[in-house]
Amino acid sequence: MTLTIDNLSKRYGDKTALDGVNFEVRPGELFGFVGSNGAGKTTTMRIVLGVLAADAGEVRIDGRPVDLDVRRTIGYMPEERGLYPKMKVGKQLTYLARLHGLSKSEAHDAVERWTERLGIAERVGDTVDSLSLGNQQRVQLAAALVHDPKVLVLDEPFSGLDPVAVDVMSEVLLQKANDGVPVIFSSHQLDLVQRLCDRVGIISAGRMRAVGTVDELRSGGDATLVVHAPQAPAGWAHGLPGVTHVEYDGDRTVLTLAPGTDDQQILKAALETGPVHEFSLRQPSLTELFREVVAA
Ligand SMILES: Nc1ncnc2c1ncn2[C@@H]1O[C@H](COP(=O)(O)OP(=O)(O)OP(=O)(O)O)[C@@H](O)[C@H]1O
Repeated sequence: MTLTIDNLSKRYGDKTALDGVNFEVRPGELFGFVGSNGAGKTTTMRIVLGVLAADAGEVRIDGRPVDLDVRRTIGYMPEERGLYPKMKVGKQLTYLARLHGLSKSEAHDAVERWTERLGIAERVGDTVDSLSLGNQQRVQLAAALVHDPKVLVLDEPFSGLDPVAVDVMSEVLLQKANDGVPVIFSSHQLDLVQRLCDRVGIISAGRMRAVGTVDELRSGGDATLVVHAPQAPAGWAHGLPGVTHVEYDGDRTVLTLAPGTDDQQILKAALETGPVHEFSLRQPSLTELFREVVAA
């Protein structure tokens, strides 16, 4: 299935939360949705689920607008979580599975499978509010998964998890994506997003500023080049094509390169000054890119 977000706009009073947001999440793709606080991630996800109406634009799954029937095929982990605190874990998950149309025995099997997989099988008889926050989050993930969703939409599923829980969550999301499910999740943990996601979308002030694979985004940002050419005179790199900034770190020259700069031209210029002992190009990390994109 493909999830298409087509030109969504949303205002709250005179505040524009979304301003023509477009992107798609493809079958089998793990899509990281990143942006500063208040950028519009939760608003977008709520509109995908149909719990909030857009002022303009449309959400489609495999080309079909999201109506009640389609909505039942989505697994959703809301930011505000929304489990019943006093209900027992097993009962709650079974109830949610039944609500999505599973038979009694299917619901039972699904709850058993997912609580086992997520490491909360021993807690099915406990009430949700007696669990640690991390375990409540695992239950929340189980709630998004018990009905075998065809699309997964998760609002900050990693926030507050310990490293082991992060690994469990990561594995489950990767597994769902491998099964062909489009998975979108929001996160402020950009190292995690960079490591896990096939593609990333960066939203800022209600507009998508960049969408692509991490490599595509990184090659579209400024790169840093460190050159150790000890005999090079000061200023040797000034004015070379694509060099936007030059700094010195002892003997080394640290250059900022515009996207698409031919580094071999720079190597040639460096060699003309004498020996070159180090020449290392570093693409920006997702965190650096994020700062660049959001500041622009
Ligand atoms: N119910 C509401 N009434 C008024 N304004 C709202 C409402 N919900 C969200 N907003 C505003 O809409 C904008 C987008 O908010 P949204 O919650 O979608 O951001 P977000 O990217 O999910 O942020 P965060 O990372 O902090 O969760 C923000 O400026 C927010 O203050």
